[in-house]
Amino acid sequence: MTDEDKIRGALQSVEDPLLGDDIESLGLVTEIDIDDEAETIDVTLGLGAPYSPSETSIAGRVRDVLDEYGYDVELTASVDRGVDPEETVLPNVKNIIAVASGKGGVGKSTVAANLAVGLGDLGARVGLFDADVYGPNVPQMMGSDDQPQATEEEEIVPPVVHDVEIMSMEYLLDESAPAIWRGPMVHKVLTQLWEDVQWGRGGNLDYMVVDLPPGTGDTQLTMLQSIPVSGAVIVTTPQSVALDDAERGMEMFAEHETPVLGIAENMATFACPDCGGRHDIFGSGGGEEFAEETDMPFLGSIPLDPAVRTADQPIVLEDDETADAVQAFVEKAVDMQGVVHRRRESSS
Ligand SMILES: Nc1ncnc2c1ncn2[C@@H]1O[C@H](COP(=O)(O)OP(=O)(O)OP(=O)(O)O)[C@@H](O)[C@H]1O
Repeated sequence: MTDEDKIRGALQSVEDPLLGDDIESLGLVTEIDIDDEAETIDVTLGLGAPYSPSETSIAGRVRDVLDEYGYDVELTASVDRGVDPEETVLPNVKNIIAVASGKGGVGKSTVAANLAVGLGDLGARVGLFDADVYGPNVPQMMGSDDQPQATEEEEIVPPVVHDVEIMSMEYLLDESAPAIWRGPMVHKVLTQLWEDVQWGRGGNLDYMVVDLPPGTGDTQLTMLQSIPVSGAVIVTTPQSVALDDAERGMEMFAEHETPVLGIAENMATFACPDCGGRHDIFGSGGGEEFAEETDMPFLGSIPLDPAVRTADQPIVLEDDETADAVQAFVEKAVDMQGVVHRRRESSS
């Protein structure tokens, strides 16, 4: 015989590694269902970022603790995402992570593509949406010429590259359309892309990574208004100009009440392919200082490495120091998405 109080007591030994308290005290053990006859314990946890290192570790610890009861343990993760499934355009997508930058050319698309592939590598089901109307380049970055297919029911099936489902404005935009026409097209094209695409191969997606157009104009706002973004990553480079732009990006998300997961610094240290050395051309620590000043998590620094552009696949899949830096960024970003969900759950 066992009872709920005993289990709740035992779960007080499971710490949330990022929130600094145990999961029971944080209110993250939302439901416990014990069946003594069938010898099963079903536990619902307030976790929202599948495959994030912290949530994987919490679930593992919960299993360890419950193991001693000798019952079959079933864990379910469920959080209030603050969106009504009836009303959202993407009911089958658990998290939408937008990747933004204050200005162009800082490596936003590169970071978005690697974030998507890195999340897939952790085990998640991932989609990558290239919403950069002004320079859609995600298919090329992912090394894919595949085009979307259509089903008999006239649904669009996205190509799958490195286990990530991708959709891009590139598939729909008339390349000869002047850039000035593209902004107004966004809303229409976006709505169609969300609604008519068969994401998740008919099931769910754990993450949709959205590569936003650079800057903080109307197009970006339209995008934020039409999809429930669960977290934003801001990409910057170490130069102070880029940092000013990043600040504007943060203001845009704040105005829209979109949680910012943190700041990623790209092209910081130069990884020299000839001498194998690492050089801080623009100085070091700029992104981290900026994150500190603005009270944002620092998600990591990605070196300026020619291999990022020349490798046959997104760099995160390679086996070198730059790939490790990118993977560390992916893990930190998804951990922060988990923090956003667990904080909300804990305070509700
Ligand atoms: N860490 C890096 N090391 C080396 N090259 C990089 C790195 N990050 C990005 N690049 C290269 O820089 C160029 C610009 O990157 P990317 O297209 O990702 O930028 P962006 O911010 O999305 O630009 P835009 O949105 O203006 O099109 C690409 O050729 C890309 O391969």
